[in-house]
Amino acid sequence: MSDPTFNRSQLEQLISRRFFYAPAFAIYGGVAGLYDYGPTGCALMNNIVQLWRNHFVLEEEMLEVDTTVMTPAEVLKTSGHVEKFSDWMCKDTKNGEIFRADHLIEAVLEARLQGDKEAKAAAAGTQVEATVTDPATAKKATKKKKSKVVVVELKPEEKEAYEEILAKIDNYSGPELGEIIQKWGIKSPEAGNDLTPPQEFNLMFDSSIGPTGHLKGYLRPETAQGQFLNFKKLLEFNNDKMPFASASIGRSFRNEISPRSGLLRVREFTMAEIEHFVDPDNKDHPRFDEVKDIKLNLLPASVQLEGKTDITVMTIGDAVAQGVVDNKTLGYFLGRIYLFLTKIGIKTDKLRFRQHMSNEMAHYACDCWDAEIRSSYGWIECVGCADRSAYDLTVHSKKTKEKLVVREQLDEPKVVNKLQLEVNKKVFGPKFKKTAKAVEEALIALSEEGLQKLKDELESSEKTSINVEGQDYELTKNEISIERVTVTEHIREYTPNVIEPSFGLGRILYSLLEHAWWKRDNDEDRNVLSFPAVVAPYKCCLLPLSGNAVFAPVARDLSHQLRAKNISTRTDDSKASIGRRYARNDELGIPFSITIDFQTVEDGTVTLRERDSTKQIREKTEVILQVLKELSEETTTWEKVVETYPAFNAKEADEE
Ligand SMILES: Nc1ncnc2c1ncn2[C@@H]1O[C@H](COP(=O)(O)OP(=O)(O)OP(=O)(O)O)[C@@H](O)[C@H]1O
Repeated sequence: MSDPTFNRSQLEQLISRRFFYAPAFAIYGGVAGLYDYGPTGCALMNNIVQLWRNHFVLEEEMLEVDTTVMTPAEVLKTSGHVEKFSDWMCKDTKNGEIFRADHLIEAVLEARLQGDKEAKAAAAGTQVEATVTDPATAKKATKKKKSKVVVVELKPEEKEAYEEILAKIDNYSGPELGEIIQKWGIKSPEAGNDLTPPQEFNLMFDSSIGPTGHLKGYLRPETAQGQFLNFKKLLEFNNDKMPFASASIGRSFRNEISPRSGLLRVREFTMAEIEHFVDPDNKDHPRFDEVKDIKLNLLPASVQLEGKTDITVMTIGDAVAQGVVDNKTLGYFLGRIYLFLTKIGIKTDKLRFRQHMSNEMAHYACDCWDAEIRSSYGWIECVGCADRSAYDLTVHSKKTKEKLVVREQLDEPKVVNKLQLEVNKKVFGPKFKKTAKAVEEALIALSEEGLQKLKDELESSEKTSINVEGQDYELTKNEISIERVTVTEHIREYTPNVIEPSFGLGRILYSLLEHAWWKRDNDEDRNVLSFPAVVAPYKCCLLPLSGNAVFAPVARDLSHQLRAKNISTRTDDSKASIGRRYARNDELGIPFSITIDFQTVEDGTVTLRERDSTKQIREKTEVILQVLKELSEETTTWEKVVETYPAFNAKEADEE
């Protein structure tokens, strides 16, 4: 259940009033799914990014890269995005309105379940809590335009079926979504018209590179590919040592079908991604013990497949030991993601890790968990964490013939029995002419099983063939021989597997705004955003008591000292009362305020007010600056500060 007192439109007004972000191109009417960040939003985002860098890149000595957004089509064909990076959409058959099929089903069924609850509550003469359903979507999901949902009691089997569909919503194929739409009479929500069967829609924005228009390109839909393509250089940079991780922070683009949830679904957004390259035969992590006792809210695939959404609370150590999470490296990253999100202020009871079901997971992945954050929009994936196996490096290597492997000196030489391919160059070249190189490379790239198949065919029918870019090339014993040999190997060569935590920073920022927001004394007009100091857009607000000229030089001097200590500060010397200015800066989430008053001019003391408690201390400026430095870097807490310095309540000041 969501908090029934939560009023999203009030939060949205605050976001707009304090310019955290706003629809882009607004004076031209705006474009769905595109947003601009204002000064507070930029500062908040920059702090999240900086913390992400400290928490992951610096802490783990990751290798950061900044790769291009514009990507040649060939790369994204190889990675599978051109063929498969799509969602299912359906159209209103009469007015042409477009919906993302799974989202439409979700909104309609959630609204029907809510209607059922309301009908039952009305019959029993009781009240019902609001659901998490976005009121705007729910409204659209009903034919009755004015009420939030259609209040109808459902048959028990309908209710059960809807709950099961919702638990498995991410696991359906397009045709399955089409069957659900048919079976449960789902129509275009506002107009009530029939819908077309779901069709695939590729989410990439295409473009062309250069003036000829011959080189097709796409805006990248993720930063990952740039990291895979630089694997060889990165491994070399890392002195060929494994395991290691690369990281990248940058913009990605997705032409979302119908973006309607603010920052949660946009067409251009900042991603922060890690590609951790690991030995497929050893997915342990040297720092696993540091996270093994962290308890996570887990929603395993097996539970969802039963049509349920019950959470299991488990330590990471147990989850890996019991095989719920596939391996220690994946478990390690789930722990690190949890630590990062809670550090920036995401509430632990609104954070869960949901495992992908089999259809939902990419065919090459062996396990995948999403960190989902609860907001008024429901549970939303904010970080994906997948074990992508060796897929990406293998496909790029196959396509480019560049070896993307690790070569490791073995401590003990190993005697192995394997198939060896010999190419008879004298006849091979003349036979295949211009394609000889490509055919030879395809043969060299074959796995042991691939070679065995060719050998068997050569032995049984004197000929075999290999397919290169859609064309079959016949081979006989004249051109190639494949023999089983015993060799002593000193080097082990393997393609690393990749564990990929992938963060959408806009979704995290919005969720944080919801989690941080509350109203002081339940007063409609007293909004507070309780950001932790480390991410707060500004750490300190500098407030001269009034416009009296005696305060100006003190404020200038203090502001200079704050800058010198790297404490981001906003000076608010407007004419509003001090209480009103406190309230205004609470809305910006500024955790501390320094007030300069007449006593400051006399004895060099200032007051320091803490946002959430509104308590103050008064000390010499040097002391306050030092305390503030520690508070803003979170090396101390306000609770500790008030144990050392006498605090008094600032309530009266607030109401001045
Ligand atoms: N349209 C979007 N707007 C904002 N953030 C997004 C969007 N699409 C993806 N992200 C972010 O990027 C992260 C990694 O992307 P990923 O490809 O795993 O998402 P996804 O599974 O396609 O998301 P969804 O199923 O919600 O469309 C997500 O966890 C999310 O935080």
